[in-house]
Amino acid sequence: MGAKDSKNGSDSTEPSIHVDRNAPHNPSVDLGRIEAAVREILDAVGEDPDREGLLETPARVARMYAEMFAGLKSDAGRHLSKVFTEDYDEIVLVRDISFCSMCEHHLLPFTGKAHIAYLPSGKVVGLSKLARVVEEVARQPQVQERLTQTVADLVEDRLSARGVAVVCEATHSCMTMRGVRKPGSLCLTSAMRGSFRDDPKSRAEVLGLINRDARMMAW
Ligand SMILES: Nc1nc2c(ncn2[C@@H]2O[C@H](COP(=O)(O)OP(=O)(O)OP(=O)(O)O)[C@@H](O)[C@H]2O)c(=O)[nH]1
Ligand SMILES: [Zn+2]
Repeated sequence: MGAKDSKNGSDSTEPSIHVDRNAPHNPSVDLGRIEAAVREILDAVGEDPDREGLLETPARVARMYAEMFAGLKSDAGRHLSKVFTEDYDEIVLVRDISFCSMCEHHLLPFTGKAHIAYLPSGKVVGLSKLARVVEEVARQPQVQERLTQTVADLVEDRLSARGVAVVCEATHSCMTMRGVRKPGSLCLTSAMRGSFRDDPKSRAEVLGLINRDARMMAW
């Protein structure tokens, strides 16, 4: 025990937790205040916040909000600062980036997929970074339209992309589990920039790739 790992020289007693150094963190979250507010809500709906099953609930909910709103104070564009010079000027598309955001009207989740395409101008970005941008922009009180536009603007701006297309499709819990109660309803939003906005052929090409039958892609 405690010996150096023969393969990588690390101390084998060190916990092997995976720390995501790129994960967003919102320093403004005040866990104590959220806990107090959740206790108050439980009380207000007629529950007993001191019954056994609810004792840890305020702290759990506080941690949940810290996680769901982790992207609020961060610059999601930072993920696009490291680029690679590539002589590639055709479409780059990352499809089916799952996301979970919180609608700012009801603080209920809306979940779905984002598809991001761009036309590089001499530089490309690591593919995971596009997903990281979505993840971070989603982790704040949102509406789907703003999420879609924010991602498109960041990619256009930070990569000097000649064209950007972002399409999001999501179901909104506030429309499915309460209120109008329409399970299965899907909201689609798109933000087109540069060539994808101005040139109908480019737009048709990128939408064709985004909509291409997923089964054809599973080679
Ligand atoms: N445009 C847009 N609307 C959203 C989004 N998420 C939730 N909403 C809508 O926000 C609206 C809020 O409407 P209000 O009339 O203020 O609230 P409400 O009385 O709870 O509305 P109902 O949901 O119709 O019961 C609702 O129509 C929601 O469906 C979103 O991402 N984009
Ligand atoms: Zn809502």
